[in-house]
Amino acid sequence: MVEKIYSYRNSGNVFTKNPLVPEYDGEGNLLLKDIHHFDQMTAFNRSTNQAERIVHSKGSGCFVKLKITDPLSDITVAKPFQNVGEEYDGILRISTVAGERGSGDHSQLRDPAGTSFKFKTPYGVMDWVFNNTPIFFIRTGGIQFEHFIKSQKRSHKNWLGADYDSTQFWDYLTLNPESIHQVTYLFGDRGRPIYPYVNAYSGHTLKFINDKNEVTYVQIHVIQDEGTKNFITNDEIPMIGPDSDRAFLQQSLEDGKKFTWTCYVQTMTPQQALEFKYNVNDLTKVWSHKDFPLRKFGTIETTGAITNYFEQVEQLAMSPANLIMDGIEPSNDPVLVARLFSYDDAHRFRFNSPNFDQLPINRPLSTKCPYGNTTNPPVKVDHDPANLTRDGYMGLDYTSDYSYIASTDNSIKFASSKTCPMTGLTVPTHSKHVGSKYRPEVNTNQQGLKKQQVKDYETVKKVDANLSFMEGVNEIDIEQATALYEKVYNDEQKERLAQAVIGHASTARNSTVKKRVPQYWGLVNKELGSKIAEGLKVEYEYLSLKDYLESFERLTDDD
Ligand code: HEM
Repeated sequence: MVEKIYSYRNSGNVFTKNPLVPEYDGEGNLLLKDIHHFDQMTAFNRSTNQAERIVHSKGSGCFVKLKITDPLSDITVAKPFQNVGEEYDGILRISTVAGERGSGDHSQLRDPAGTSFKFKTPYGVMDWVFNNTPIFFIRTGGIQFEHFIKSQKRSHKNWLGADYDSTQFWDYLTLNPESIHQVTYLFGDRGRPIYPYVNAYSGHTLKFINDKNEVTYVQIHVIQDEGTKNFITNDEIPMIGPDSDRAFLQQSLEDGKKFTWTCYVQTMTPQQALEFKYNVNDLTKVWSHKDFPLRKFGTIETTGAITNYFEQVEQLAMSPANLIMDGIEPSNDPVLVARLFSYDDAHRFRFNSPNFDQLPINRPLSTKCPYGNTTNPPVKVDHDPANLTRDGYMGLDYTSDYSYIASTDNSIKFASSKTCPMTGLTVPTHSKHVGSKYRPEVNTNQQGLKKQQVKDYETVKKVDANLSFMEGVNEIDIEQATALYEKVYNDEQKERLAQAVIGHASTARNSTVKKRVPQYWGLVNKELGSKIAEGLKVEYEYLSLKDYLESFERLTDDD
């Protein structure tokens, strides 16, 4: 009979050996057979955990629940949105974008807040990988993303961040003026939010499809019920160090506080999208709430603090592709399309395995238990997910018996329905992948087949095909930034924005870049440009957008 268990290995076998005393021979030589000693040292060497996310590395999390209050069944057949009262457990991860895993939270920085949700529904895993701003800096896709992100991170020249050297931060933004709407948002008070007083926006447009094959263009908004709070105007929350936001979130939840959000969609018909002043595929624009009112569909509330950071937050693998399902298609926004590929690719690298989605925090409800139940009380899942990839490092759950599907009807189907011996619940299996049927005639226009079934296809096609914003910048790209500055910000907020820009850009080490900063802000508002020039002690000449774009000089060597 074992009196005290000192140590154990992952095998779960019992050892009574003192874990702090290594095994040694009679002459004091440590022994190769001391498996605990090896375990300890090898685990330590690998305990830097997995690689950091290349962006959004610093994140904090908590558990949440999404409740559908007002179904969207008239605009989509997507299963998670059909039934009033359905609830999905999930996790929220709030992150900074540019900093490393050990860098400061938002109270220390000017950076958007990544606000991503992973919901486990009976119909599969649904991720909302959103930001706290409804717009973004870029709009032509993954091809712009690395340039932009690298300009916001440490300088490759001296490895200093923008606090000490903001040259590349401002060089990139001022040379890409389509960023200006997002930057006007970022240097407003909301640019330094406090967790979890943040909103979350899809930013991108999605295409919802209903049972009549009608398309609705949709953006999702998740609005904090207590309003957003920020470090600038809220001194009741102590923000004192790099982990202040994370500490505040964790402590509040451990103290029993609940945070809540309301979820809405903004919608457009294809005809409205076609006639829209801006382009629904352009991520730098918002849709007016007056013309496209918010329609409520759900609520989110926090359900608890995290209890294991690595397992629950670090190992999360969010993917915009997990929002795409029957009834929800991506729009042709090039940034969204690039993201559909990028995240899973990043995960395969970050986890050094294609099987990251089998980790407990990432996998669908029904694969944790072969009988389809993960929670207590058990959740009834809609179907047994069939994973069609095989093997690889960390592979655990392959829920079908066969690794192939046939291009014609399969004689061998996926595993038949199983009944859980503990609960008696039956999990229907995936039966969709049954291959294709005999095609009586060759249709050379295969590509368009599915789309042509869509109602109002000609209009949808015109909306989807319009990516005219990809080249060049126009006055239309500045006016929402001007409206935000002039009509939304009050005088105090305007003054704070100017001072925030002056403080930030004062570390730019290149005179050409520094001089360009007020000209960039002059595009938003002439007087704002002049004030920023005064603060930066540089000459200022107001330039129209056309003159601004034609004025660029190459960098001088004085940096
Ligand atoms: C072409 C543009 C973009 C690319 C290529 C891109 C790529 C990435 C990558 C590679 C990651 C790290 C994934 C990981 O290792 O887990 C990431 C994280 C993230 N991105 Fe993006 N991103 C883009 C634009 C955006 C936009 C527009 C938003 C918001 C609307 C956004 C929100 C987020 C969030 C919230 C995370 C953190 C997810 C988490 O909590 O784990 N990204 N992005």
